[in-house]
Amino acid sequence: MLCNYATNWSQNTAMEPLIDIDNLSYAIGGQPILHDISAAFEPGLIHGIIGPNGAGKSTLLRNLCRIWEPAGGTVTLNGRDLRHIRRRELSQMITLVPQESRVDFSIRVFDFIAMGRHSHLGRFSWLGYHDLDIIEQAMDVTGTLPFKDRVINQLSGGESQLVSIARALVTEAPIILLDEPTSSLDIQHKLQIMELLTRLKAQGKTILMSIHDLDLARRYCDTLMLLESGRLYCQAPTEEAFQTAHIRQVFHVDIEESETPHGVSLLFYA
Ligand SMILES: Nc1ncnc2c1ncn2[C@@H]1O[C@H](COP(=O)(O)OP(=O)(O)OP(=O)(O)O)[C@@H](O)[C@H]1O
Repeated sequence: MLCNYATNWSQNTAMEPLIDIDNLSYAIGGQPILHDISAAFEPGLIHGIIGPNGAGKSTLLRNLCRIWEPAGGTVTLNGRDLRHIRRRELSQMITLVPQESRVDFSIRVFDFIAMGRHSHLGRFSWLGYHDLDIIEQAMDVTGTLPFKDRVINQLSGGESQLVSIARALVTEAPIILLDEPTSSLDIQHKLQIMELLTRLKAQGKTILMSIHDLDLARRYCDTLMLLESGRLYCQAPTEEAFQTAHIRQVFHVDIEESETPHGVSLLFYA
């Protein structure tokens, strides 16, 4: 079932979509995973993608940066068909922080993050002062400076997640896709990353992220896309999308909201 604003809410807003998905479908080994998804993402906002395990959130993100090629439909970035953008240019436009951020090979954290500058370097050129500045800033805002000389496959899951985010930042891509960026993080780091994403939004970045934590999604995302079994259930501004009926339909749980005497809103699930 599709809720009302699934296809037309963004057409009623002032901004032009930066990412436009038209009838996107994707299959693995003949098995359909995404079904005719149409959606639009406006620039300079945080867009959350929520849905149960297996709903297709990671698959959608991989289709948006051409790690996987759609079986049908089109994705456009600023009106340009994704298939017609060269890989090198695409990697300067859009970057993905994957869900599994552990790395199997042994490489120094600094060198791994520096690999994010690759698309900005000439074939035989090495990092210049400007690149080093960007890398240092990315490590600073993600809190990864203290382990820059450690070997990456010896980091904890949460530390690796922060390193992956730093690597995405050094690409300077205006569109950042994140696949459950807070899943391995403790509560302090979760909040730090969400605040960092909010600052990046203020600098003009467009952020799309899949997220399981509905409380964080509601607090930090400007729009929410609800996926259910590979289909779009709803895409709308967060306060419209985050309704009891929609959450019940997609997650099969009831939510209740309560406010503490200090004005903090809490969610309860039943
Ligand atoms: N490489 C693969 N081969 C076969 N099926 C796959 C593969 N990758 C994903 N799938 C299937 O595609 C569907 C969507 O998976 P996807 O990882 O996109 O879901 P998700 O919403 O991100 O899930 P989660 O919240 O658990 O991370 C699932 O049914 C999954 O089993």
